[in-house]
Amino acid sequence: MHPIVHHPVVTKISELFGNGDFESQLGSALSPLGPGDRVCVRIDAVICVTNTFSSNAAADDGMSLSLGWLTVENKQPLTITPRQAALLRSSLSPDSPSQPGCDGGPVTPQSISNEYHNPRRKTVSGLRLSNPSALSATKEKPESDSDTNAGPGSQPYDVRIQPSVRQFHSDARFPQRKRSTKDGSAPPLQPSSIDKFILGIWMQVHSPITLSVSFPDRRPGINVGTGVSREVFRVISSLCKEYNNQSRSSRALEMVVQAHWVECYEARIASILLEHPSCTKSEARIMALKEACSTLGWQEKELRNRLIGFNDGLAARLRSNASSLEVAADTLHPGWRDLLRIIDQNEQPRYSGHPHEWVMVDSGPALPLKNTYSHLSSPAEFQFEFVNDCVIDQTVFGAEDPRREPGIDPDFCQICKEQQADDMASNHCSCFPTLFGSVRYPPPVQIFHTASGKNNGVVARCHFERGTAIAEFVGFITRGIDGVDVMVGGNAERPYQIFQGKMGNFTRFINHSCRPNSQFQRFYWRGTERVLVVSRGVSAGSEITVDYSDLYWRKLRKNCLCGEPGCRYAHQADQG
Ligand SMILES: C[S@@+](CC[C@H](N)C(=O)[O-])C[C@H]1O[C@@H](n2cnc3c(N)ncnc32)[C@H](O)[C@@H]1O
Repeated sequence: MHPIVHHPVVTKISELFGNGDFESQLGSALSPLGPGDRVCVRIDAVICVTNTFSSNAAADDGMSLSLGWLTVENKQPLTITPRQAALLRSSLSPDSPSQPGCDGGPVTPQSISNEYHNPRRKTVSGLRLSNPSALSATKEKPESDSDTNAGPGSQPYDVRIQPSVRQFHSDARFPQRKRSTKDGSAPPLQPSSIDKFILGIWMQVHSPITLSVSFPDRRPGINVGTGVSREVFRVISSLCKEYNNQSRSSRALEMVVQAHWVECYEARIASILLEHPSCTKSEARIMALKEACSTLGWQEKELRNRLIGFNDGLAARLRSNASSLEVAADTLHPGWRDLLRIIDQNEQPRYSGHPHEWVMVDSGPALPLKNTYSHLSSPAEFQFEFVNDCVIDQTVFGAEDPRREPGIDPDFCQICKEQQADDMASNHCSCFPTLFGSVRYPPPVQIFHTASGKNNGVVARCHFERGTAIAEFVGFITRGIDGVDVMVGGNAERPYQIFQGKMGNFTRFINHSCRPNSQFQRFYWRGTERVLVVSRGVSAGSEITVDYSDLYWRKLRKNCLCGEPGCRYAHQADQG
């Protein structure tokens, strides 16, 4: 974390405003920078012309007074007042070489000068807490662990929100793409052939293909010369899609056969060793290779190259991934086992229902989700319905959607300013194409049983690049519930909570880490606030984690088990 986060003034301001999230928000905002990067933080007072705390109360009225700048020089926290800055400015000759401002360089007289004359207000606009004055006591509920999530469900309370509610934190800034490293540091590790092969399988499983082995028998009968109508174009497009599907099915089949081939190759080596007891293992390998090459028509070298990395360990890796792959394949492509006829295996599906109703365990078959909550005092209480979209509590909001922000034009993206439309043809916003304005595919993630004592968590099966959305935080949209985990959304005038105790999606199972690889992020889709889980760079096979925020941990009587060297809450329950 950048040392400016621990600047005594930052700590003081957070305390004064009772905003425990400020330091972690600042930390997240600075996460792309290293501890040695020179940074300054400008503290402004913005005068609001109304007496409310609405998000646009302070909007661009220009009444911004600068209090000063914070920086860290030679590990010493420094403060620079506007007066000092003015003195520095006046002592600066007009033709001093220009310096980068806060974004890139140290606080220099010039950078302060630029900032002073050209104030650019960067607002922090994550999901906000309600106006503190509007917070008042509602029914007190005993502190409960969200693992139970036996929350009170939806009761039509008032607008009031109890401040003791445990809240997830959402970041205000989108993850920045990493700066390229030109400093000769070691290149990132490349995945091995086995990793690539397994990744290929996961990508196939989570792609939208319909596995089938029959080829479509359709001839479009199009004469390009006489013109192509919309309908004819649709026919050729769907034919294209069908053949694409077929070719991807064939690729999936090829993978099934290849995986089986590797098993058979190892078994053949064992047989050769039995047939020729004087043979060494490497001689047996060469014999098996030669036999295969004579059938495949490949050069031995070619086959050997393809096998590099596969020889030792692919079969074992496939075996250890088998039940996870089967869960995904059985639940997403129920007909896939028919394909196993080609390798003489035609078993019945083992897993049915929603892909996330199964929990992957280190060894052995996956477990039904509800069985992993048997440690609860009343396990029967664990009920969770998987839904793709948020469900609005109509007893509270009627036909209104509280996420709708009236001040936002629903036709344009707040970030890229392009047109947003639910219809793919008219949509031009591609901020989060996998979630909005496009076909939705099942995200390549699974629920797994953690070894560290956090019960379940979420594992990524494919790589999520920094800045891409993994999923929307989906749950029951309500108001006024207390004592359970909720995400607070909206603003002081239109507060709402997203409660995942009884329904939602897999984001309900994402654990906290003090060094998270993802973050909660607000985004407007067609004028409606959505909370997303956005990647900061998640590699295939790693657990997806977010930072739950200080506010959350202060209410949780538990020690953090993230295991990170800089873990902030490892002993917090011990401290009472
Ligand atoms: C939203 S749930 C996450 C899924 C949860 N692990 C489960 O199995 O249902 C949040 C709860 O998970 C547990 N948890 C999450 N991250 C944790 C961490 N880093 N250390 C300890 N417990 C954690 C805490 O009990 C927390 O209240």
